[in-house]
Amino acid sequence: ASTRYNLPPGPQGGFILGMRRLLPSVEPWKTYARWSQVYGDPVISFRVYNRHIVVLNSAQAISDLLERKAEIYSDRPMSWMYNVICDRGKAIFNISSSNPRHKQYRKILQSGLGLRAIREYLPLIQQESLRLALGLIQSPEQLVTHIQRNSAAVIMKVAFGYMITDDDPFIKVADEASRISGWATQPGRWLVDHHPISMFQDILWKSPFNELPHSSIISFLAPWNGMETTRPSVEGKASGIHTDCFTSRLLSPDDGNICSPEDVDTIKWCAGALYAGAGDTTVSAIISFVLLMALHPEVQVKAREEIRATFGDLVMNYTDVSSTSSRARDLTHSKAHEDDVDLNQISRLPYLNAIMKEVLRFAPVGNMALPHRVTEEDVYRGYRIPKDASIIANVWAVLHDPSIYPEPFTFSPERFMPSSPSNSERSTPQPDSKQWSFGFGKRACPGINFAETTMLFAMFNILLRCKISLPSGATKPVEVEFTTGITSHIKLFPIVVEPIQTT
Ligand code: HEM
Repeated sequence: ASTRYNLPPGPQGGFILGMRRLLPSVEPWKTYARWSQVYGDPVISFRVYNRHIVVLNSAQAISDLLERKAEIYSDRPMSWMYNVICDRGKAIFNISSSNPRHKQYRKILQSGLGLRAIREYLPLIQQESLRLALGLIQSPEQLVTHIQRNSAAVIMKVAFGYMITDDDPFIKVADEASRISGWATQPGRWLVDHHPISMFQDILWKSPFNELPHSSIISFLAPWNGMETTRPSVEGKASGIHTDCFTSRLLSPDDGNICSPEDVDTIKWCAGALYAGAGDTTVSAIISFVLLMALHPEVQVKAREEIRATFGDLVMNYTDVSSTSSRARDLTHSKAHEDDVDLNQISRLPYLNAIMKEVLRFAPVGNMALPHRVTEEDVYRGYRIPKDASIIANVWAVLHDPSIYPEPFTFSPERFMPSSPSNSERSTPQPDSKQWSFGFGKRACPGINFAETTMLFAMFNILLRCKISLPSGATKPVEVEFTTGITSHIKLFPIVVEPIQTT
């Protein structure tokens, strides 16, 4: 009966290729938002080969479909190239929501990344964030490396009990995995995704293909191979080399149960997801944060005042990375000393939280989240949404919708504070941007609490120790530009980082 309805409006493209050659390669989210204006509807659609793509450009459409109808809108588009040829079909990001493993994965990650688990990681997260701030002071030109190191140090210790070294290959590998994933999953990139029979053509014709599956899988699961903690280890425990971490706890549960090969495989993909999920996302957000602070000294001053007003001189006790490193080394058992700062309090600072929400809004990490797939034909506002269509949530469009966020291109954490001057017309803060930043329905990001905590701690330590500014004598105003990819961040520009005198 739904064939009576038209598809949502949108550009037509060619007879065979559809929009394949007309898809934007730079900041596609902006083009999709523009098409939505041109075609006069927040929901638009187009075709790439034989696949329908539906883009949701409004908050209402996203919550009506991806949240309220999550039962049918939570699958992932099938990618032959990625899932079958690259053997990524079992990865948490790609697995079908109808596969029983999907539920298992999410259960494991929810307990491993839940608030209780995170409380145990706080000393490690604080330690590594302090190291990040000190690194920025020493060599601000290595901004990205310091931030990647911070993310890798925390997640590798949490997931595998592994302490990274300064030039550890794992620092870069997640970035590489994300770059390859972005490239491999671009809509219409591989003919084989749309016509499986053409698999052989792709194999023969696309030269980069030869490198793709190998490097992609290696980076994603790299940490698993060769780690002591990935041995199902009655063995490990007995030998004294056992390290308490996410992986070892699952592989050697306290009840003494032995994992089946199937369980081990499930745990392997979960550990890989921690590494891949955390790899480039928090990194992108913290890069954007540092660059935005260089442009907004007034925000830095206000945030520092909040920190000082809350903690006084107490926070200054954390001056020396080496003095606290032994505690951090044994992260899962360490507790902050009574005379230390209450680490839980860092996550509750209102202005610090407002800055984080504004960074995630102004410079979204995932401008289009990850694509979903609808598993049944549906009708929405008189439009036909065909079974198996790929559904893209245009998160960027929502986070820059002036009816939700007035003056959306202005960076202003105050919009998330109650009754501040810039918020005078609204008595309540603007809606929390996090509800859009971390995805939807049954695929919503399981790392949200972990991501928030790592971001807040990094921001806290950077604001406390570093004064970030533009080089003096810079003549041109900085034009804020963004990278394009599954994850995005503000493109680098020169900054100056000076230590803040603490005495
Ligand atoms: C600022 C940081 C982060 C942002 C903005 C972010 C955002 C997202 C988004 C938009 C999705 C797709 C949701 C959807 O399809 O609707 C996602 C999925 C996912 N994220 Fe995150 N994420 C972040 C950090 C993390 C961290 C730290 C981890 C793990 C430690 C993680 C693990 C995952 C996993 C495993 C998925 C796949 C879920 C599934 O397909 O079922 N993320 N994330």
